[in-house]
Amino acid sequence: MKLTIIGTGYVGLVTGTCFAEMGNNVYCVDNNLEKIANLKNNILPIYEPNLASLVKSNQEKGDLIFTGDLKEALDSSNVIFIAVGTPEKEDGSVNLDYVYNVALEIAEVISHDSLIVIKSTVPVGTAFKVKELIESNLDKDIKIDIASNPEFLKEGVAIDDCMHPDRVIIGAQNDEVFDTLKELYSSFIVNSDRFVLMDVKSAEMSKYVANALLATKISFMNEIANICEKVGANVKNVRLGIGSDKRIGYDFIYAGCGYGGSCFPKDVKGLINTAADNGYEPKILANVDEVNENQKLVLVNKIVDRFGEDLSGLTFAIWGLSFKPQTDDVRCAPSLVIASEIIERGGKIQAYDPKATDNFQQNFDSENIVYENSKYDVLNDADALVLITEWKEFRALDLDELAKRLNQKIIFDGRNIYSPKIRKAGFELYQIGC
Ligand SMILES: NC(=O)C1=CN([C@@H]2O[C@H](COP(=O)(O)OP(=O)(O)OC[C@H]3O[C@@H](n4cnc5c(N)ncnc54)[C@H](O)[C@@H]3O)[C@@H](O)[C@H]2O)C=CC1
Ligand SMILES: O=C(O)[C@H]1O[C@H](OP(=O)(O)OP(=O)(O)OC[C@H]2O[C@@H](n3ccc(=O)[nH]c3=O)[C@H](O)[C@@H]2O)[C@H](O)[C@@H](O)[C@@H]1O
Repeated sequence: MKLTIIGTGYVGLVTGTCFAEMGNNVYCVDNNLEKIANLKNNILPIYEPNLASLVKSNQEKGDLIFTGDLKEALDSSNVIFIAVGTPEKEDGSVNLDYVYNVALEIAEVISHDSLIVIKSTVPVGTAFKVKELIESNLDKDIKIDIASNPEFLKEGVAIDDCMHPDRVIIGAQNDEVFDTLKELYSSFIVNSDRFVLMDVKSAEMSKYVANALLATKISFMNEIANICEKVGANVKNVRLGIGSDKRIGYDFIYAGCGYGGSCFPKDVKGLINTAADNGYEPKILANVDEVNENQKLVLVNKIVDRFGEDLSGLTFAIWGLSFKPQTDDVRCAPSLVIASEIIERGGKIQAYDPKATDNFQQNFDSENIVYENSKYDVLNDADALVLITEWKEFRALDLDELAKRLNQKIIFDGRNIYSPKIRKAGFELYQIGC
């Protein structure tokens, strides 16, 4: 098939590349021309495992074309995906400016009947507004079909999620559209049960509900972790105890120092906002967000309990700045809150992340933080190690190296990855809910 993906960020670049890998001819369009120029030279704007080699090979075979020229792309495509950002506004509502601007740009240059597919996460009703906006700005007689096809990939494992989706949700208004999108996705999906076909509004809603439910599971478990601490139970054991019930499952009930990322925080607030706009005040969702904001402070509270409110004269080694392992994304990362709280109390920070240091530096302005290129260098003369993101390279601890480099044998483990046995080697270990 001949496709255009508008927006070459985490979602657009990954899905466009995966479609090209399956033999489709894909134009990836972005209005950030520097990004496009770099991509043409196989320089990627993001770190995502295995993506670089796929981009290179698909450009070489001519199936993946990066361009800033929307007309060139649309002239050669029948199916157009919109995958631009839908960030949070200050009041928590969803900023749809990028989506609506794309709709106007499409209306200006489109030259033949096309299917427009909304892949960005958008509030219920947005797809129909996009269709209206395009149609009302067209000066030619062109048929526009609209579909909602939300994306469920996770950063860090995005290629795998895209190539082997649990399900593909398609919201559309006629069989022709369902058939076109089913044909497109059939190269990823061997089992037809994985297609979930529905009306457009329900598809848009499903995306928010999936993210809100996953966020709810995490906040629920973080709340339980905080209760576990009060009563002397261990949340890791509790997870095993409840996860074995198939109705509950083991996934997304890991307690920690809060969820981050570009989607859970904004999508929970986006859904709250949509509900409010329609005269409903959600109670559970509001607390999911509040629990998460407080959870980002749990490690800081433990640091203060151990060292006192005034952290001046102390240095903290941070391992992990990205919002989760295997990505360079720091959007809404707990590390941003934890680092700023430590510095506000007079502490200094030495930080290391395998991939996210540059992005973190661009989002965090302080003279009291230095960045190192190795997980061991940050430990030198630090008073404690603070583990925020559980990259694999942090899992196996070299206790001798830690003891040699740290001033004090103290570890704050924000993801509960270390064994309490390290206490036998004289380390103080603080975890979440254990
Ligand atoms: N990041 C993720 O893991 C996931 C994101 N989503 C959703 O997908 C959407 C996109 O998210 P990301 O890829 O993370 O965003 P992003 O911010 O990484 O990328 C968006 C891209 O769109 C481009 N853009 C903006 N306006 C444009 C225009 N008029 N013409 C051409 N390009 C334009 C930007 O330059 C940028 O490269 C959002 O709605 C998000 O909620 C859904 C599932 C996963
Ligand atoms: O809409 C989106 O953008 C995407 O949002 C999430 O994906 P992502 O944000 O990439 O990463 P997750 O693996 O879901 O992790 C999100 C956050 O939750 C935290 N988390 C996750 C699981 C858990 O048990 N506990 C926990 O604290 C992670 O550390 C991370 O900060 C969803 O998992 C994807 O399905 C969805 O497509």
